[in-house]
Amino acid sequence: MFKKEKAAKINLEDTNELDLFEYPLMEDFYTIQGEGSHTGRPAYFIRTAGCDVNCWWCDVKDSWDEEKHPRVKTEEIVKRAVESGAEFAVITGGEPLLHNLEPLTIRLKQAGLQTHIETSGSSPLTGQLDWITLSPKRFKKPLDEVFPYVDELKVVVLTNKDLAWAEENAKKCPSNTQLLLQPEWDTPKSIPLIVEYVKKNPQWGISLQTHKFINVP
Ligand SMILES: C[S@@+](CC[C@H](N)C(=O)[O-])C[C@H]1O[C@@H](n2cnc3c(N)ncnc32)[C@H](O)[C@@H]1O
Ligand SMILES: Nc1nc2[nH]cc(C(=O)O)c2c(=O)[nH]1
Ligand code: SF4
Ligand SMILES: [Mg+2]
Repeated sequence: MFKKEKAAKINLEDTNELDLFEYPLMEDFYTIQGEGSHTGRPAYFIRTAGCDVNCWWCDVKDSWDEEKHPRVKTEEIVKRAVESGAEFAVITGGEPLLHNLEPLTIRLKQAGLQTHIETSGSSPLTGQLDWITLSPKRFKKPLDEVFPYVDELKVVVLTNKDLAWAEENAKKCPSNTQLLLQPEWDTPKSIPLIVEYVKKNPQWGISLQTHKFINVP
């Protein structure tokens, strides 16, 4: 678990200050985790706005411009997550590490939810994170300081070049990291490539965007 408690300018002992801290929020919703090792488990998704990575195939480009989305207080987000009945929250985006995740993750954990993150790792880690999914992008590479904390490496694959990129990143992760290749949704020709690759390299598995098959958010 990653835990950082040296927040700039926020008094982490002051519950009121944490509750009033705001995030640009595109959406939040209770759904089923569709990707990665926790696929199939119900989870409360918190999608922050703002991303500076600009993957051309990104499936949530509306999240990129944080000015287009309202700022919402931590207490409001946590209240909705708790009311959902979820056991864990997935903080995603956009790129969630553009924001200081300490207030949100501290309050989620105090309310009894586990905290997961989906990140490109291209900005510094913050917050108290029980599960870190790193999806590295060549467009803005992960910071070296992120790798020691990665629980799951999930690389989006379009071509052979992405398999080489996946191996390059896997070398930097702890030995017990779950290694997953995820086909880019609109590139079905990547599927046979991935299938053959994991058969030859069984330390890797496949992650599918299963929520898109069952039509849940
Ligand atoms: C939208 S991103 C947000 C979190 C963070 N910015 C990141 O990239 O990890 C959530 C996950 O969706 C993956 N993803 C985005 N667009 C995709 C696509 N077209 N096909 C497959 N996976 C995609 C990302 O790689 C990431 O693992
Ligand atoms: N159901 C569902 N599972 C997901 N896993 C990662 C997602 C993301 O956009 O970060 C995602 C998402 O958008 N929906
Ligand atoms: S880093 Fe994530 S949110 Fe940003 S463009 Fe890439 S896939 Fe989309
Ligand atoms: Mg998604």
